[in-house]
This record gives sequence, C-alpha cells and structure tokens, in this order.
Amino acid sequence: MSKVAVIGAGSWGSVLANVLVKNGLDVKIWTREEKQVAELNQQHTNRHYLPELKYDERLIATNDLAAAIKDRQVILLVIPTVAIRTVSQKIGKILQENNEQPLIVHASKGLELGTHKRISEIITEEIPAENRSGIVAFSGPSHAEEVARQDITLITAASTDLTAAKAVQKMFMNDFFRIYTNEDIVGVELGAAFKNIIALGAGALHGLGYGDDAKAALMTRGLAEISRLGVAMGAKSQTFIGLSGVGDLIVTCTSVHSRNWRAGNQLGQGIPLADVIENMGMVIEGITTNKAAYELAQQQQIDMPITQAIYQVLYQGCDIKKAITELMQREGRSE
Ligand SMILES: NC(=O)C1=CN([C@@H]2O[C@H](COP(=O)(O)OP(=O)(O)OC[C@H]3O[C@@H](n4cnc5c(N)ncnc54)[C@H](OP(=O)(O)O)[C@@H]3O)[C@@H](O)[C@H]2O)C=CC1
Ligand SMILES: O=C(CO)COP(=O)(O)O
Repeated sequence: MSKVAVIGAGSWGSVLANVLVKNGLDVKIWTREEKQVAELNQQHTNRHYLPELKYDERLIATNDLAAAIKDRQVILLVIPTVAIRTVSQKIGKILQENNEQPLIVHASKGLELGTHKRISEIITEEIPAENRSGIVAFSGPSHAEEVARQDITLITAASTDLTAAKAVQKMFMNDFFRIYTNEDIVGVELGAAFKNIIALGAGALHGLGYGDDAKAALMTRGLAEISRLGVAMGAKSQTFIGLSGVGDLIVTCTSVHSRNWRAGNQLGQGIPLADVIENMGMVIEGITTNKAAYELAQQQQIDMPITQAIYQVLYQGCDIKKAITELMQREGRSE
C-alpha cells in the first residue's frame, strides 16, 4: 500500500497527505483549484488553509482526477460531506474504465442531507464493489493545525474488514501519529459526525460567556444523546467512549482550532449565521449534520434536546439565550 491518492487539499487532506509522504509513501493530491496545484507544486505551501506549513517537496498536486487516481493502491477522500457523492461518482467511473480496485479510505465527518447516509454508505453506492478492495473510515480527535506541527495524535481506522483497517493503520503510524483499528464503522462514522453538533453548542456557550460547568454539562449530556441516536442506528455504545466518540467530542468542544466550535462561539457573540459561514472559509460540518440528526431523531423518536435546541437556533431563527432557557426548564429527570 505505498501509492496513495488524496482527494481534497483543504486543511485536513493536505496535512494527511504530508504525513503519508513523510512516512515514505508515494502520494498525489487532487484539488479542483489550478492555482492551488501550482502553489503546492512550486512553493510547497497551501496558504489559504495552513499559512504556516511548508509541505514536503515530494508531494505532487494535480487537478486532473483521472491522473491523480491512476495506479493508486489507496484513495483517501478528504472533502466536505456535501461533495462526497459527486466526487465518488466520478472516481467510480474512472476506476471502472481502468478496471482498478483500490482501497477506499475517507476522513470526512458528516451525514448526507436528505438521505441521512453515512460517508461509507455513499461510497458503497457510488463506487462499484468490483472497483474497490475495501472501505475504511479514518477518524479521531485530530486538528490539522496540530498534526501539521507533528503533535501527538491518536486516530481510529474503522472497517468491517479488519485487514483493510490494519493496512491503513500501517500506512499512517509514526512517532507522533498512533492509529487504532475498530470494526464498528457505523459507530466511528456517527460519533465523528454527531460531535460536531455538540461542538457548535460548546462554542456558543463560550461566546455567551458561560463557564466550564456549563460546557462540561453540555458535553456530558451531548454525549448521552448522540450515543442514544447512534445506538438506535446500529452503532455499538462502546464506540462512543472511544477516540471517535468522547475523544473527538472533547477536542472539538474545547479547541480553538475547531471550525465548529469557532462557528458556535461567533453565533454566541451575536454574529449572524450567514456571516459566520462566509467568514470561516472552511467547511463547518455541524451545521448540516445538525439538520440530518434532528430529522433522524424525529423519525426514530429519540430524545435529543440539545440537537433540537441547536436546530431551532440554526434553522428556525430562535434566540440562543431563549433556547438555553428552554433546555434548563425542561422537566427534571433521572440521569
Ligand atoms: N480540518 C481538520 O482538522 C479536520 C477535518 N476533518 C474532516 O475532513 C473533511 C474536510 O475538512 P477540511 O479539510 O477541514 O475542509 P476544508 O474546508 O479545509 O477543505 C475542503 C477541501 O475540499 C474541497 N472541496 C470542497 N467542496 C468540494 C467539491 N464540491 N468538490 C471537490 N472538492 C471540494 C475544497 O476545495 P476548494 O479549496 O477548491 O474549495 C478543499 O480542498 C470534513 O468532513 C471535516 O469534518 C476531519 C478531521 C480533522
Ligand atoms: O474533526 C475535527 C477534530 O477531530 C475537526 O473539527 P472541526 O471541523 O470542528 O475543525
């Protein structure tokens, strides 16, 4: 597994590509932006996403998707959830034409709007079974900004096929990147997607000036409700106390690097949602995943008061303070 194509040169895709190159793999990275290709290949920088990082000169960028994935043993998708289906469709067609069967890995964290599908479900639908040798979700508490400076990071490679998960573990392991395997891909993908909703709430509490008690309460009760929905959707409850559950929840709810936390923080400060999205310049997955989770909870009659309160703020124009007051005034209950 030494030849890899990374699809997406945003903050996370470009940093993961850089880790793989440093681990001695032959890596091509695809981005749709011609200017970004030139910058990565000539200056070895990606200023819009990570202004400080100097990328390894062996990393090759291209905006030709067919050239990027030709003869690659692994294709790693790192694009926003909203783009996964269309890009997977294109990849599926190219692989069919070339009669190739790489391992498909993804590091994206969200649920598809409308269908409420997980990323690996979308990939299963769009890349024919005979053109992939497995699907692995790569997820855990990890911010591009910290991995870029080679800080210690632990991530899970999840697949129903343990051999595929182990192959991904081997590709990424080094002295600052430690990878675990997990066969519960449903739980790993759902934990990764849902924690972004709670991170929006944690950021909002911060923006409103609430203290650590409130944030700890939100994270704890947030974990309870996202696990509840996750288990109803087929996840193992244990996965929610692992890296892709509570691990990712902690980092996203407490880190200034988190786009979801930062978005919530700005909302808490009274900045309108449209301006928050416009100013971020990077994907804020929790906004769309909140809608998907809210709809799923309604359909399955799962109690998700925090997700519901955030939905009311994001999609129904509810004032954040009013939403918090309503959460606090719910009838008392047992933990
Ligand atoms: N940033 C992080 O630290 C982490 C992110 N993730 C997850 O990884 C995924 C990607 O996040 P991140 O790298 O932060 O996102 P960014 O917003 O930083 O980058 C997104 C990348 O995807 C590309 N892209 C966006 N829309 C499309 C499209 N329709 N078709 C093709 N390419 C597209 C962008 O291209 P362009 O520049 O042209 O817009 C860019 O290269 C998300 O699901 C996120 O939750 C997971 C762990 C850590
Ligand atoms: O998933 C992440 C950290 O593990 C990244 O979170 P953000 O998208 O909020 O930056």
